[in-house]
Amino acid sequence: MSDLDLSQYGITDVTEIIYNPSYDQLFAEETRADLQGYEQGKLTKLGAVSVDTGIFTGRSPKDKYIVRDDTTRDTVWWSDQGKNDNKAITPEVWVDLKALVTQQLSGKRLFVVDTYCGANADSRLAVRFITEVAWQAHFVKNMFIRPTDAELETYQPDFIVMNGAKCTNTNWQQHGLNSENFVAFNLTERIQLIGGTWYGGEMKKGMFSMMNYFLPLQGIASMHCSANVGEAGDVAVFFGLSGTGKTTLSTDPKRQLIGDDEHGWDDDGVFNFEGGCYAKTINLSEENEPDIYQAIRKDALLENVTVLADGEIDFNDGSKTENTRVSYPIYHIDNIVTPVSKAGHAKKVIFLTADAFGVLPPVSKLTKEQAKYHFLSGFTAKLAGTERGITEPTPTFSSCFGAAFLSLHPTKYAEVLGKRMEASGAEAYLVNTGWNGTGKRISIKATRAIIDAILDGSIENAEFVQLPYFNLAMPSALNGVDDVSILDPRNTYANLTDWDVKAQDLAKRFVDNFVKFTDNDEGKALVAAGPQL
Ligand SMILES: Nc1ncnc2c1ncn2[C@@H]1O[C@H](COP(=O)(O)OP(=O)(O)OP(=O)(O)O)[C@@H](O)[C@H]1O
Ligand SMILES: O=C([O-])CC(=O)C(=O)O
Ligand SMILES: [Mn+2]
Repeated sequence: MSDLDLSQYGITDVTEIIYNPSYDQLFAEETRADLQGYEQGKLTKLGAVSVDTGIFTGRSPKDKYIVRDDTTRDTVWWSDQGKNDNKAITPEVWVDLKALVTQQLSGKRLFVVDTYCGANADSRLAVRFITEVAWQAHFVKNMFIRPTDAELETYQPDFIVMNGAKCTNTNWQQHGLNSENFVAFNLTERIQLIGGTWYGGEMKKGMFSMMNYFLPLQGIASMHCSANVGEAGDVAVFFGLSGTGKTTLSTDPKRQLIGDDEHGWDDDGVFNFEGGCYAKTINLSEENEPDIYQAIRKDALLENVTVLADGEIDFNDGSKTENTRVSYPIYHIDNIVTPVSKAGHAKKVIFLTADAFGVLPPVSKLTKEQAKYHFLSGFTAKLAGTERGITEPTPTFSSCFGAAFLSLHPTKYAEVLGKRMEASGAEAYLVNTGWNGTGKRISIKATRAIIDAILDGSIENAEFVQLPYFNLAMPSALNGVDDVSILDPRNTYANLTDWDVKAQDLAKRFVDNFVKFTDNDEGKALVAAGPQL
């Protein structure tokens, strides 16, 4: 593909194109001795290269924009129609941003990486990434689906991502934008532009937002969830906002991994959008997370971890960010679905919430109506690091457990998911991986035992008690949960009144938040499934 012509995108005078570099080429490029600053990668003792992502060590949702035009005007859930990050820009501002990025990339030596987003040929996006930074090319090669040689022969991109991380928009105030940094989408041209931020997650979550636009309009659920499948073909999906445990809990040696973060659900079943995983590494240990630890080897790419002079990694050091990460191709995990990351219809739907208030039980079984209510509410906490400016657990209602990535109104996702769950007879559970009355986070060991009990069905044999205000059905005992008293959060408080005060406060927050969904009959009907004061 050396004859690839980037002038069709406005990028001219390119000195060289490194097209679909191999891992060995990427290694050589990102560790070149003449690279400066954030471009320079370091080889670590584990064999993976480590980079610093720059000023941005997480996504920057306030710098996200979508062109409002005939394509998007009546489909996108705009920020002036509810609290969300889909800020509109005009086609005129887009032209200026595109000129900045194409100018930045013109006259350069560029990496072009052709990928797919989505494992199913009939709904995938062929996404072409253009960047001048070698490790950014490495990141997208890890995270997206790598086409086969045969696929590359007929490859035609559906979407272009032009990463101009090194340029900023000095005219941002005249443009009425948030800052000199920008992450902008044009659904008519099918292009994403990036300026100012080097963070790779903008490309990953950018294309997720695009899948979230295109798929529900075709009746396919598009979900911020991880997914795995048991020996009997039983598929489970784990929804959750960043840091709530999607990657940790879906990486389960007893089950084949489908994917750790973004999935679709169509007439055939659940399928991955990605070709890799993006795991948090803060406080990572070989003992607690053996599968993720061993995935950190040659071809994996570490971000913002502390590397000592001898190449040793200090995973406990969060001084650059709490959001230290590693990306790796999915085949770095042993037990995965192959050759295509897809399986059948989900029978278990798990909503992971990290409750920073310590009010919700570690697990409860949801009724159909409660599942809809909690999916729309998306109560959880934003954990430190993944978004700019978030430094401690901050309670939030993030619709569909991924509001930052929703391009359409939340009810659209609820409607499609509801239909898929109905058709497969899926059961739903709310799992709190956050805090309880002890002031500590519920242990991973307890959460893993809870997940096991959900997935092997043994939870169904438990006796259930109802939690006041929330009317959540909590099991009184589960196999593998040594201290069953934690299953009722009230037991973790020295003083029951303390739970009660917090519970009433949280119940009220749910009620207040849900008002925005009650402008139609369906929404009104769901209120009864939510917390009651
Ligand atoms: N009870 C628990 N269950 C799950 N994870 C826990 C628990 N307690 C602490 N943790 C920690 O919380 C973090 C969960 O992060 P994980 O990467 O699994 O989240 P994620 O949902 O995949 O986030 P992202 O969308 O950002 O990738 C890990 O660092 C894990 O060690
Ligand atoms: O993409 C990821 O895995 C991290 C994430 O959820 C986010 O950026 O919020
Ligand atoms: Mn994850």
